[in-house]
Amino acid sequence: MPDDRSHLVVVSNRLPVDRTVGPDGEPTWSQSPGGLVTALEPVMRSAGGAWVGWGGQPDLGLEPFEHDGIRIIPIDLSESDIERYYEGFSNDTLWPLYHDVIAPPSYHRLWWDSYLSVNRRFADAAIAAAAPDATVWVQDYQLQLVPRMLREARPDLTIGFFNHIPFPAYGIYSQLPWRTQIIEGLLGADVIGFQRVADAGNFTRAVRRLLPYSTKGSIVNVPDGDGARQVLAKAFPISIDTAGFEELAQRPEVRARAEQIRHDLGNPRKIMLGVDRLDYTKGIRHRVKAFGELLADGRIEVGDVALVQVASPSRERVETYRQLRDEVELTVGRINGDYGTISHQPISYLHHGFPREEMAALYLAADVMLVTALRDGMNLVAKEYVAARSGDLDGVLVLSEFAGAADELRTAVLINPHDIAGLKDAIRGALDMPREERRRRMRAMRKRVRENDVEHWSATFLDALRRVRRGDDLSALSASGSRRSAGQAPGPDTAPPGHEASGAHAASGAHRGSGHDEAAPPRVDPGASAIGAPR
Ligand SMILES: Nc1ncnc2c1ncn2[C@@H]1O[C@H](COP(=O)(O)OP(=O)(O)O[C@H]2O[C@H](CO)[C@@H](O)[C@H](O)[C@H]2O)[C@@H](O)[C@H]1O
Ligand SMILES: O=P(O)(O)OC[C@H](O)CO
Repeated sequence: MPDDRSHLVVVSNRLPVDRTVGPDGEPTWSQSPGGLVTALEPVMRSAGGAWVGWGGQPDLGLEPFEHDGIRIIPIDLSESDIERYYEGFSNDTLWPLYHDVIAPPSYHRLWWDSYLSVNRRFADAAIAAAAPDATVWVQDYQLQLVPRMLREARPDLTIGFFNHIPFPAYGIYSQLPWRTQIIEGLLGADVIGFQRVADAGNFTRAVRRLLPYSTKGSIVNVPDGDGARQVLAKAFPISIDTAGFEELAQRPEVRARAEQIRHDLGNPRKIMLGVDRLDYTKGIRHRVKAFGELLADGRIEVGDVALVQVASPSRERVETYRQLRDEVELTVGRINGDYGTISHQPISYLHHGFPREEMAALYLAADVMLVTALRDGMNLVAKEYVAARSGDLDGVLVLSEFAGAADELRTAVLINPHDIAGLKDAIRGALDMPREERRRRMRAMRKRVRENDVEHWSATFLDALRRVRRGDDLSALSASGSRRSAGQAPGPDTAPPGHEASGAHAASGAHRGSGHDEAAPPRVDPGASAIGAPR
């Protein structure tokens, strides 16, 4: 019997393909938009790779199938799994906790039980799909228990994990009733990747607080039989398919569409753009509030400046997301009602997903891109904007210092979204920025996004896994920086106070309890909305 097991298995909550049912009732699959699959597709194809994930709908009952040279292994989730594992523990416990409790996390034992059992299901599927000595790469916060489950069942595997969202300071992380189990789950991996140096530092600090393991720089020494194995916990900042996005933005039809968008908006002198999943981490309300105040103050005029806010639907059954949608739509409606004219709406609000071509046209049409996240692992929108503007070297990126992208895009206009007065001044400054300064800033960002594209990200991560498999001493990797950090401008790590990386640190290994001394102050404002509305 032929062995159809794979030498490279990727495990992520969602599959890299989307299912649509045609008018004839027949389902078809198409590649999901997004950099991860683009980056991994060639290596997956050449390795005869397999991808384990959920098909996005309950109880699909699908058998594994082949799509574009990748073996797709669907995981079934029931309605109850979706409610408890996905909407509950992943997106109402871990998501707010890991984003600095911008919204209060909910802790429910039933949700944890479901997280455990669904993680087990993903792990079992990966175990069955992996050839002897294969590499398994697990993605993101929904599956943090999978690395240990894999190691226990299959010590022959080389295991990677990448966390796409922040890893919080210990004082926040320590709220989690299952904090030790999660750390132990992650330490099943050989390489644990984070977006920022600060996230990796927060993780190793949590290890030292919770477990009697020593760490040195990015290396955690995990007891293994009579000895110890080294786990590398390090920043691998993710990026985009830069060349693909640049090419898209050069297409004549995309450029024509950008012109059409400007025309349809009434040819305002300046267009500002926000593009986000409708998520409370993205700072949409802060941005809209600043814009509304600039109108009220007479510092911008309707018809002269327009704001386009694209907010794609997300996690719509989770209460904090419903509440956010109501708040954003109420505020947008009020601003348009107060300042709109028959011919001009100050804010064009679009609650849909768009094809990549339309996204590129929007980026080309926007004079100022507003990324005002309160906390974001990376923020790919910021990088897409830079790639789209690499041809004309125009446009101004206003970027939150709380987004991982701020570590790399140092010549963006960096802002603190909590400081509404500062944000207003930054927006006004961006609108008035001279052409030469726009070019200078954009050129530096283009260099960074070209050097550090998603292909570089995946190659660097997979190379680290290869070195583990070869048995290399990981200390060299621990010390080496990515191209990004090697060339990074001097200055703070951009981790805001309370989120700094620890740098090299050797711990004695004693269990240190659960002190809260390194916590950032929680951002919940009990006097305001439950999800921390700006005042
Ligand atoms: N209306 C719309 N129509 C079509 N496409 C749309 C859209 N709105 C957004 N998108 C696309 O969706 C992607 C969003 O990526 P982000 O990095 O901004 O956030 P997200 O929180 O989903 O990702 C998580 O993973 C990424 C990758 O690791 C991290 O950068 C991030 O911090 C973490 O929260 C971008 O490629 C963007 O173009
Ligand atoms: O729509 P979700 O819940 O799968 O989340 C998408 C985000 O990119 C998760 O990092």
